[in-house]
Amino acid sequence: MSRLIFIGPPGSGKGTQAAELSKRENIPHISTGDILRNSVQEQTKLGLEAKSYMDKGELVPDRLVLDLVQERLQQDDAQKGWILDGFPRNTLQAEALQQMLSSNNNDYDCAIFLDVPEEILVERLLGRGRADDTTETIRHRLKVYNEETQPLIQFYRDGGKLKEVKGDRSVEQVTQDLQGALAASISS
Ligand SMILES: Nc1ncnc2c1ncn2[C@@H]1O[C@H](COP(=O)(O)OP(=O)(O)OP(=O)(O)O)[C@@H](O)[C@H]1O
Ligand SMILES: Nc1ncnc2c1ncn2[C@@H]1O[C@H](COP(=O)(O)O)[C@@H](O)[C@H]1O
Repeated sequence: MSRLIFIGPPGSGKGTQAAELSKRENIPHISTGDILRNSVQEQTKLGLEAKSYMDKGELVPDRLVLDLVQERLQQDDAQKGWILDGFPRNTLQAEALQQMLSSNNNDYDCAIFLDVPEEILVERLLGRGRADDTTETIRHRLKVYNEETQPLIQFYRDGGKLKEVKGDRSVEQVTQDLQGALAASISS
């Protein structure tokens, strides 16, 4: 399992689990949110364009995100595998990823959906306290997730490589369930 896609609402634990798996599997954890936040901090052209969308909890325009992902997947450390966290975020991005991969004769191995009830997400995000973790922005990010990203669960289910993991347990329990789900998909 070396090309993995994490899907889940804000606060479902994608970043937490992807970081752990990245260490264990020695493959890069590619978080579009982290890359965009670094760009904002460094005031690059990308960061300056992305900031107003991120502050409001809107999706950054697809063309910006697709360029950054394409570039990132071409880097040396991503040739043996990767874990995508926060991308794709809508159907256009999911289809563009398929094209990027197939043009290199590649494919993803598994998409993982971390399922967590909304009231737990809000509590976790308010506790995390990132700049976009305010009550109003969280509500908006959840709305954007439900409208734009949630349909990808069916997209990946149709692809036959979706694993659903309950994310409303301890970090350690989720890690263990995830390991089990990935091991089962290798042996099946
Ligand atoms: N299983 C868990 N139980 C309790 N808290 C958790 C769990 N997993 C993650 N958290 C905490 O919840 C918060 C959100 O987790 P994380 O940043 O991994 O989510 P995310 O899905 O990457 O969110 P986003 O999409 O907003 O970046 C963090 O403060 C993290 O420490
Ligand atoms: N794939 C993405 N498409 C559009 N916008 C994105 C994408 N990934 C991240 N963003 C923007 O960054 C913030 C934070 O993302 P997290 O994944 O929650 O760290 C998000 O609200 C978008 O504005």
